[in-house]
Amino acid sequence: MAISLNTPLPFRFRFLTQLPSSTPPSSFPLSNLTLNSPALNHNHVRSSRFKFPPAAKLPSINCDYTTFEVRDVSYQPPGTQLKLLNSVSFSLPEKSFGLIFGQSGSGKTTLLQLLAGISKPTTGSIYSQKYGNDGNPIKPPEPLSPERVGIVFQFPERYFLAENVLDEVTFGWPRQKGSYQLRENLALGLQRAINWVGLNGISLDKHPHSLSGGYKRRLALAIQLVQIPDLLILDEPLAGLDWKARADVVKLLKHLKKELTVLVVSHDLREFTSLVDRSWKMEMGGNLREESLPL
Ligand SMILES: Nc1ncnc2c1ncn2[C@@H]1O[C@H](COP(=O)(O)OP(=O)(O)OP(=O)(O)O)[C@@H](O)[C@H]1O
Repeated sequence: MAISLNTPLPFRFRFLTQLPSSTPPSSFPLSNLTLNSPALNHNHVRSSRFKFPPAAKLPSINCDYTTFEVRDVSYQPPGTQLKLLNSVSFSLPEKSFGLIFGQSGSGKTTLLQLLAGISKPTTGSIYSQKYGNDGNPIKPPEPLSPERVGIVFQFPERYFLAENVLDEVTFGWPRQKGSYQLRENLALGLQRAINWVGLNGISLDKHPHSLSGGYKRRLALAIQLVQIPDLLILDEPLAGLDWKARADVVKLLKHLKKELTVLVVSHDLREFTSLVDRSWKMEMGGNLREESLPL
């Protein structure tokens, strides 16, 4: 049996979250979801790219603010004498857009990998710091947890594995039955992410590789947005796209910037000019310094 937009809403929602039949109706506009969808039947987590437990986080509405801080971070890959990052420090306030540019091979991707917890700094620290209205810290610094960082790699579509859009987004979800709260959060997070990136107009049954270049990037973003990340990082988000898709992705990031803290590595400086709040240049040898975009 296929679930479509015509399926009664309570059933569609119950299907995704396996709720008891007494659960009140809820809107969940999934299309073409099938009961045999492998993403919903496996009993194990197939991927680590969706990390748990989720902590549903809504954007703060008080006057306190948080910054993401990188302090004196150096990185030497294990077993080498090579220093790829050399005492890198910078600070990015929440809900702002940071851009790192610089020559190929200077260490930009390496830095993003440290922020996402894929590698560990050899020295230095990466943390978030909460401040009060008066600009003074109101809590001790907290290490930036990799679970709270969303990363979209360069050419993310190369890593798509599933047969349809829905399975691609839910690929790393837990397969065992979770609590009602967990499943509800995931379902609502999925709906929000799909809407945010503008994928709501397309069938979730479509093969990810049949999407246009721009829509593939939207899908890659949606995967990271099911749980709202504290920090969203993107490596060369415009690479390989035509002018129309590039403009669409920039527009989407402009929209996301209102809700999220975004850090981008890119060579495409012109397109991002209107979004950038802070920018840094990575020099060869892994030296980072704050610098305006050279336009
Ligand atoms: N594990 C590693 N061991 C040794 N060298 C590495 C390792 N990882 C990356 N490098 C080297 O470190 C340098 C920095 O790589 P990185 O990918 O971070 O640069 P980049 O600035 O992102 O480049 P691009 O703009 O081309 O993506 C490169 O010379 C790369 O070959």
